[in-house]
Amino acid sequence: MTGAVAKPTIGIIGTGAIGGFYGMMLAQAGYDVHFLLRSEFRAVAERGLQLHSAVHGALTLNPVQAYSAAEDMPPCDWLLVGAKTTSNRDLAPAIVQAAAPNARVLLLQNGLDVEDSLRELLPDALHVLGGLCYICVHRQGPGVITHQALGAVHVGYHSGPAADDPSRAAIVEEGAGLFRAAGIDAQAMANLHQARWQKLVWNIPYNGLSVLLGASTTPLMADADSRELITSLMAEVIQGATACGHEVPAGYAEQLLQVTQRMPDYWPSMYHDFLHKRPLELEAIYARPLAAAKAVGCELPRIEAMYRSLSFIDRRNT
Ligand SMILES: NC(=O)C1=CN([C@@H]2O[C@H](COP(=O)(O)OP(=O)(O)OC[C@H]3O[C@@H](n4cnc5c(N)ncnc54)[C@H](OP(=O)(O)O)[C@@H]3O)[C@@H](O)[C@H]2O)C=CC1
Ligand SMILES: CC(C)(CO)C(=O)C(=O)O
Repeated sequence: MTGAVAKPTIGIIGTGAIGGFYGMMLAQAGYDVHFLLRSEFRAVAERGLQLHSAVHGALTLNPVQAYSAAEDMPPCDWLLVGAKTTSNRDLAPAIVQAAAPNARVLLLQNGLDVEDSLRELLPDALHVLGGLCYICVHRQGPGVITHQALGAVHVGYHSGPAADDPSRAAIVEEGAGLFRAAGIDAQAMANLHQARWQKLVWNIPYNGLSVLLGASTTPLMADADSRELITSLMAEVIQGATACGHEVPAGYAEQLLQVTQRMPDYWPSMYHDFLHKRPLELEAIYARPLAAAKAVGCELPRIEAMYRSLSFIDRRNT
């Protein structure tokens, strides 16, 4: 007996930019990682996954433990959901199928309350967690992922059998620990709601403006009018978060502007969805924060106008 603890088996549900990037990093760190794919299954089964990373260099994973059906996957201790929030309800059967008893299901997604619609379709024994990914990554082609910058993951507990704070905290730490073991900066978040609101301070302005103005971060930051829009939208998100009882650290918006200014030119994931005529994550990123703020008497008129404009575009695009 060596006393060594076996590494958990990890399943990636939705191997796109996020699922592919974090799955590859975990596989490279020695984890047993199984990837569920849909349209790119054949390409990845034949040619593997490739990562072109400005941070980690070029990586190839070949062969890949790739699956086109969850029934073929082994029971996984951790399931990382990397699909868009628009497919969460549809993914429940695959998650149930691939989950080991007491598995931890971590949604690596943007937006507010994205766990709720999935949670009600999952067995009580499964732990559901949320993860906020601070990263610039996109799919360049089937099984080919480009990573431009950053990479940190903030993990928080949503719901499940861990009834008290110490056991929840231990599971969140376990999740953050997976990423750290793979060389990725990860933080445990005491309050998932607060963490989700905080991430929206970036996503609400930039995701939507990239579609509405057809512009990536560098021109959005360079132009006085779009920059004014960004800062006023950020202020509204913070107003909504505060009204809902979530404190955003002082100076946070300014810090995000500086980070964005230093980032390479970046098209947010919503723009890629628009370009490929996929549904936009409007419910998660706009409708739910607006509804939550409205429920406590807080109107967010700029975000509301943005949401209605994006809804119009989305209906005509898909
Ligand atoms: N990209 C980024 O830099 C960041 C993204 N995020 C968030 O991360 C989440 C994921 O985004 P991203 O990785 O960019 O999205 P992608 O579109 O790159 O990836 C989504 C993947 O999920 C797959 N998928 C969807 N439904 C199923 C299904 N039923 N079965 C199997 N696979 C499925 C898609 O397959 P198919 O090709 O068949 O559609 C695709 O491979 C989003 O919530 C986004 O907002 C957060 C921070 C940064
Ligand atoms: C660009 C970045 C890093 C902003 O936090 C991001 O995580 C996103 O696109 O959602």
